[in-house]
Amino acid sequence: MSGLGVRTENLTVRYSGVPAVDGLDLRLAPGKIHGLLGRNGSGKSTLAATLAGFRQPSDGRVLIESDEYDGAREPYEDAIVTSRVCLIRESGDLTDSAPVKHVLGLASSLRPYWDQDLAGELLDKFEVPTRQKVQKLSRGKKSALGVVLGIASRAPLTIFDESYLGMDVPSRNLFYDVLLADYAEVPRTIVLSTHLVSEVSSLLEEVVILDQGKLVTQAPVDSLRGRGASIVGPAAMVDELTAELTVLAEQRLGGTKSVTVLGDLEEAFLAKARSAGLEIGQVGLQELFVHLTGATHQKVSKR
Ligand SMILES: Nc1ncnc2c1ncn2[C@@H]1O[C@H](COP(=O)(O)OP(=O)(O)OP(=O)(O)O)[C@@H](O)[C@H]1O
Repeated sequence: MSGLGVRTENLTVRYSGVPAVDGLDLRLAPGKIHGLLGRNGSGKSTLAATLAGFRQPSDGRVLIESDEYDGAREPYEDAIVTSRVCLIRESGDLTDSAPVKHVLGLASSLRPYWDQDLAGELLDKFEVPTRQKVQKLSRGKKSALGVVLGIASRAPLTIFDESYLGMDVPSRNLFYDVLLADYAEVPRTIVLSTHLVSEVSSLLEEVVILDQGKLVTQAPVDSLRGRGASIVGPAAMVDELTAELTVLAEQRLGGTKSVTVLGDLEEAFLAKARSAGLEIGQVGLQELFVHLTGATHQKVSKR
């Protein structure tokens, strides 16, 4: 199993006529970890629910591709596809009055690739009490239960829709570690929907960035990082060399300045900067995300 591929064609989802997802043409390659990034209200949850077949497109379509069923199928009301797609949402979608172990039993009966031993191991790691009713779990433990269900389902397409936000930082770090370890063992298509870009950036291979329901960009993380650079060195020299560039952010400490710039930097520029003793580094995904989704329009300057 290497995971399901996803394609959307002009995908549009409206609520009372207002588009939450607006004409998306996407392609998620199978077997990779994709980040679905966007600010609050950008349409991430709506897209995630539509990819998982929980919601019907208003226009356009979603196609889930697999060698297993030889072609592409639309997920909405398709039991074959939906048994292979696991969506974990922060709301949990769990039966509150049932004990945790009952929820696990249900998952094992619905999920064709379910791994019971893995589920037990992960519940121990996240310290989720299995005899307790779901409604009595703390928010963090409920999130952890969702994460355990998502990983142990080993679904060929697994989507975590901000499902780990209720967890504290050590638990979220544990989630990233166990997800990566299990993905290395059983590669599949994973989508992490989040606005905690800096936390997940090291996990991601590809990112989709949404803004107001529209696609801002879809690209491999490395190529996105190549769209900018950080430049550090003596302030006067940094100012001189970056005068014509779009500056996303800058910081000054004494005579040293660090700026983050956008755009492909030419070899001649890089050579000049290095010979002037400036340090050139990669730009953080978080900074690019903030810029691409327009959150810092005031901060961006073209000097
Ligand atoms: N059930 C609904 N009924 C009406 N409007 C909705 C519904 N669900 C979402 N919306 C609207 O659709 C838009 C996209 O919302 P969505 O929840 O998909 O975004 P999101 O990126 O997941 O946001 P967040 O990060 O805040 O969870 C928002 O304007 C939201 O108000």
